[in-house]
Amino acid sequence: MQLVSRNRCFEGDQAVYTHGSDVCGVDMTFGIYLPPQARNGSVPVLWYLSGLTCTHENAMTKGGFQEHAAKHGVALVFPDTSPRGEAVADDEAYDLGVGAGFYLNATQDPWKPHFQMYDYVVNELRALIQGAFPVTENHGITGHSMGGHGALTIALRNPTLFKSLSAFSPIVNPSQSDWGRKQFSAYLGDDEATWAQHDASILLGELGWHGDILIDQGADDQFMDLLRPQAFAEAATLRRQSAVLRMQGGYDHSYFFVSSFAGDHVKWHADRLRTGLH
Ligand SMILES: N[C@@H](CCC(=O)N[C@@H](CSC=O)C(=O)NCC(=O)O)C(=O)O
Repeated sequence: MQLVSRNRCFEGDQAVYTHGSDVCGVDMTFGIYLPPQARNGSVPVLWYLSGLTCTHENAMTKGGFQEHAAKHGVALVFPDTSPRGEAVADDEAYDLGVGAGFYLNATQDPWKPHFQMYDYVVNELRALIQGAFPVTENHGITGHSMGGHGALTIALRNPTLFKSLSAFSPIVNPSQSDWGRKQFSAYLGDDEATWAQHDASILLGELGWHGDILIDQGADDQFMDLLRPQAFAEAATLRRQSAVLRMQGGYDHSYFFVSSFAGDHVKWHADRLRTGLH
């Protein structure tokens, strides 16, 4: 693991590292924020998964999470959204290939050799973070848009690894959306039965979640039709799942929206990760 940069931020440290990923078969980059409390002991971790076109950097520089993480004594991890490099397959569209890994393990060529973002986040990077930094085993997860899809699907499938869950304007029903169908067909193939484990609304109906879930959604989101929050609301209702879906009037899909509610989400996770309540 190699340190790329480190900057003091709200009395903690925002660092960026690269490391060789066995799972993705290329070097991967991630950001990690350690709050000041981490100098005196281990702290809980909040994972933030980013959306289409993002790197590890977008949320790290525009999300405004660090001030809240410092206040609540929570570390932040910002993974990349896909493998990158000359060896990695890509598509000219912004929503397939590089920057659009969808947090799944591709089973189809040409994506399969490197697009293994589910295993990368759940297994490889989580183990690396756990072993290399002063963090407890209390991990929460959130994300934005494609990253919200990643946060929801990863947590629902791994309830013992992730103790708290939230999302910002997540893609919640990708198997019925143009932000999902094209990508699942490319990465997973045309057998739609294999898509269900990557659809948060289907997973919620099947598995439920052991705690409560916070979702913030901009009411003026230009991508609302692709996100399909109504599908998750319906699944939560049918499942009688404890969840808070807040339609935030006047907000769009941008990081102006994410940063406006970053503090609420960090507190949501800190309250659950510190007390063990969820
Ligand atoms: N280029 C596309 C949409 C790109 C976009 O809005 N990306 C979002 C995430 S969308 C879902 O995953 C984002 O976070 N962009 C990075 C940023 O810093 O804002 C288009 O313009 O239609």
